[in-house]
Amino acid sequence: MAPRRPGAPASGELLEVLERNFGYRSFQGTQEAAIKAALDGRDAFVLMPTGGGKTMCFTLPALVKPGVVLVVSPLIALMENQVAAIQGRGIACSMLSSVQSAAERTETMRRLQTSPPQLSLLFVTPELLSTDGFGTVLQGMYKADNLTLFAIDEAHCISSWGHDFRSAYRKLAVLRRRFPHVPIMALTATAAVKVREDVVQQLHLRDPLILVSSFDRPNIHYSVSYYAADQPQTFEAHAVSTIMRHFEDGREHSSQGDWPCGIIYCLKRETTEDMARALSKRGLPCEAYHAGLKDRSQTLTDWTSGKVPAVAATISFGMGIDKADVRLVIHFNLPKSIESFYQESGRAGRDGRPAQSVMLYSLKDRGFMDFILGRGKKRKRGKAANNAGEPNTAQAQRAFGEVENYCRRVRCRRQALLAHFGEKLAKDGCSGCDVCSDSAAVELQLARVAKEETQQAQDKATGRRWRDAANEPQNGDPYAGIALGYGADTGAAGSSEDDANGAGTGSGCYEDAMHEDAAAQAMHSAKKAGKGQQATLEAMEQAEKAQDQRKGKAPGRLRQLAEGGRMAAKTPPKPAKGISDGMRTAARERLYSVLKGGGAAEGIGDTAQGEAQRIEAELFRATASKPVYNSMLANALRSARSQADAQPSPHSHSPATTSTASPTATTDENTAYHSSAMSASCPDASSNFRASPVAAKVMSARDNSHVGPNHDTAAQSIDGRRQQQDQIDAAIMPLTDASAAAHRRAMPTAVRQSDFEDLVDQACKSCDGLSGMSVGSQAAAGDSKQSIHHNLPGSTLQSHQEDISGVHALRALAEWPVSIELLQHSQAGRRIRQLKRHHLMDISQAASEVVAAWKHRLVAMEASSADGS
Ligand SMILES: Nc1ncnc2c1ncn2[C@@H]1O[C@H](COP(=O)(O)OP(=O)(O)OP(=O)(O)O)[C@@H](O)[C@H]1O
Repeated sequence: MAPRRPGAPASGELLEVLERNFGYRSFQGTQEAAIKAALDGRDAFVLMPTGGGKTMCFTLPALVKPGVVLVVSPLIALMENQVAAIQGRGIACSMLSSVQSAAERTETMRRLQTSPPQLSLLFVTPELLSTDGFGTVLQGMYKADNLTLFAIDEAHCISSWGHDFRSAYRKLAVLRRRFPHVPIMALTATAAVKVREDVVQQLHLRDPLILVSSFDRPNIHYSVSYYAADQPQTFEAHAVSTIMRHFEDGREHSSQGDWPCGIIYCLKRETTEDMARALSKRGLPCEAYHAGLKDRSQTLTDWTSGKVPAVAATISFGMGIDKADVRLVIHFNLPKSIESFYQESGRAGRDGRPAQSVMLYSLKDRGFMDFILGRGKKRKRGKAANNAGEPNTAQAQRAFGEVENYCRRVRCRRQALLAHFGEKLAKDGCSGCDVCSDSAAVELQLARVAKEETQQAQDKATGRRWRDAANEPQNGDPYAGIALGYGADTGAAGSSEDDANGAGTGSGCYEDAMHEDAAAQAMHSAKKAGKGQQATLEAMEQAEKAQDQRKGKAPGRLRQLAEGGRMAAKTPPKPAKGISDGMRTAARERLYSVLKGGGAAEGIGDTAQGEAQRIEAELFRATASKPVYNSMLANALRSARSQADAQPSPHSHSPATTSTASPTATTDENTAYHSSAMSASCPDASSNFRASPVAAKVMSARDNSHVGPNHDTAAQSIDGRRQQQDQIDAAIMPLTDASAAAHRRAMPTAVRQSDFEDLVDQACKSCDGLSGMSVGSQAAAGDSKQSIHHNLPGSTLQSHQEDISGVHALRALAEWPVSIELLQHSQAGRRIRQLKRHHLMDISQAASEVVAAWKHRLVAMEASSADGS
C-alpha cells in the first residue's frame, strides 16, 4: 500500500475530541505531541511516568482516524482493565487473548475484518501478533489501509536491559518489515537510557519523535522504614504495626474518618493472604490479590469501588491498575529493581494529591532476595544456552543492588530515583522524602541496621547462626513465639508456592506478572539451584535449614500473625524462653571458667562451679528471652572477668594474653573482654573483692533496670523504679568500698583525680542535654531505651546519638576498677550513677573504642607521673 497522507488535526480539534470523549480540558505532559506524531504517521518513543496518561496517546488517534489502532500489551489482566475502561467511554474496543471463549474471539475477528472495521482499538498479546494466522489477517487490513497505529505498551519489555524482559516482545521486530507504513508508538514508564536506545533499535523505529517526560512524581512522599533485629518485635510484627500506623495516620487526616486507599506489595502469593488476614485482624479491611485467586476480579472491584481500602498483592496488581486515589503504596518485601519499585510505587497519587510510598527494609528480607538471586546464578551456569537476551543473574543482582543503595544511602530518595532514569532534580533535595525531612533519623536507623550486619558477620565468623532477635519470643511482644518466616514458609525450591503454582521461591511476583514462559524459567531457576552461593548466603541457608530441621515446616510468621499466634502452638515445642539446655550448660561452663580464673588454685574450682551454677540459674530466672539472657550473661561474664583480673592470682593473665578477644564472644563480651584486659594492664593492686556475688547483683540489678520496653512497661510504677535504683546503689557501694584501698595504693590520687574529672567532664558535657531530656521522655514512655529515640524530636536525634556514645563511654569508665573510688566521691561519679539510673547504658563498639583511648591516655599519664615522683 502507498504511505498514508499524513496530517494531524489542529490542536483545537484534538482538544474537542478529548473533552467530548473523556471530559478533560487539556492534554497532560507530552500527550498532544505523541498523538500528533501518530496522526502524522511518525514513529514515537513515549516515556511518561506512571499515571502520566499514556493510554490517551494511542486512544485519541483511534478516535480521530479511521482504521484500527493495534495495542500490544504484556498482560491479559492489564488488557482486560484497559479494554473495560475504554469501552466504558463508549469506544469500540476489544481484545484477543487465550482466556476468551472461541465465540468471543470469532466475533472480534469478524468486527476487525469488516470494511471499515467495526473496532477502533484492539488489544493483543505479543505472542498472538507474531503468529502466522493473525499475521495474515493483519496483512489484509494493511492492504485495505485499515491499520492506523501499532502502540507497543510497556515497551521496555522488549529490552533485555529492562526489568521485565519478555522474549515474545522480541518478535515485534517484524512489524516494521511487514507493515512499513504503519507508524509505531513505543510507550513505557520505566526506561533507563540504555533501555530507551534498545527499544528504539529493537523495534526499528524510524526517526522517532522522542518524548521524555520528567519522572518526578512530586506528590509522592518516599520513605524507607527500617527494621533491625534489636527491636523487640519480629520483622513481621513490626511490618504489620508500621503498615497499620500509616493507614491510621491516613484515616486521621481524612475529613470523613475513612481508611485511605492503599496497596501492600508482597513477594509471595501466600504472604498476600497472610498479610490481608493480619491487617484485617487489626481492624483494617484488607483483601489479598494474586494471579492464583479465582475471585480476584471481585477483590479488584471491591477495592476499586472503595468497599475495601487495602489490598495485599503480588506485583500482578500493578500494570494497568488505574485508581486515582491510592494514598499509600507499601512494599512489605523489597522490590527486585528500581524500575519495578518506581512502577509499583507509582500506583500512588495518580490524582495528583499527596500520597506515600513506604518501603520496609530488613536485613533478613535483603538476604532473602540475595538468596533468590544467588540461586538464579547457579541455574545460569548450569544451563549453558539460554534465551538470547534473557536478563542474566548478574543483571538481576545489579538491579537489586540499586534497590539496596536506595535503602542504605542517606541520599534524597527522589534524587536517587530520578538519577536512575538519568534525570536530575532541579534543587539539592526535595521536601517529599524521609531523608530530606529528617536525615538524622534515617542515619540512626541505618546505624542500627549496620550494627546488626556487623553482628551477623561476627556470628558467621564464629560459626553461629546469624542473630535474629525476631526469632525470640520477647516479653511484651504480642507476637512472641512466631516462627521464622522466610526459611519456614518460603523455604527453597519445593515450597508450597512451588508445588501449588509451579513457580519457584520468590518468583510468585514474576509468575504473576509474566506469562507461562517466564514462570517456567523461574521455576527452573529455583529447582536447579544447589551450590556455589555467595559466601554470606551460604551461612544463611545453612542456618535456615537447621532452623527448619529443628522446627519442622513451621507456618510463616505472617500466617501466625494472621491467626493471632495460635498456630505457634502447633509447631514443635521450643525451649523455654528460647533458651535451650545446651545454651544453659555452655553459659555455666563459661561462667565457671572465668570464675575459677584458670582453675588451678586449690579449692577455687569447686566454689566457682557452685557460683557459676547459681549465677546462671539467677540469670535464667530473671530472664524473659534469649537476647536478654545473652545480654545478662555477657554482663555477668564481664563482671566476673574484671574481678578475676583484679584479684592477685598466680594465674592472672598477662596483658598480652588477655587482650585477645574470645573467638566465640559476642560483641558485648568482646568489648568487656578488651575492657578487662585494659584494666588488667593498669598498675592496679586490686582488692579482696570476690567477683561473682556482688558483681552478679550489680549486673542483675542494672540489667533489670534497663532491659528495654519489654520489661519496662508504661504501667511500671515509679516506686518500682526507685526500688531498682536502690538495688543498684546497694550493689555499687560494697564494690566501691572493697576496691578503694587498693586503688589508693595503686596510683597517685592527684593525677588520677584531676585527669579523671577532666575526662569525665568532657563526656558529661555531651550528656547534659540528654539527662534532662531523657528523664522526661522516659517518664512519658515507660522508661525504655527505645522510647527515648522515639520521643526525641527529629532535629535532636543526631546530637542524641552522640550523647548516647558519651553515656556508653561513661558507663564503661564507671566500670573500670581504677576509677571506682573516684566514682564514689567525685561529682562526675555522681553524674554517672545518675545516668545509670536513667537506664541509658548500653555497650557499643564505638563507645568501647573511646573508653580504650581514654584508658591508654590515663595509663600513660599515670606512668609518667610515677616516673616523675
Ligand atoms: N489529559 C488528561 N487530563 C486529565 N487526566 C488525564 C488525562 N489523560 C489521562 N488522564 C488520566 O490519568 C490517569 C492515568 O492515565 P493512564 O492510565 O493512561 O496512565 P499511564 O501512563 O498508562 O500509567 P501507568 O503506566 O501507570 O499505567 C487516568 O485516570 C486517566 O484518565
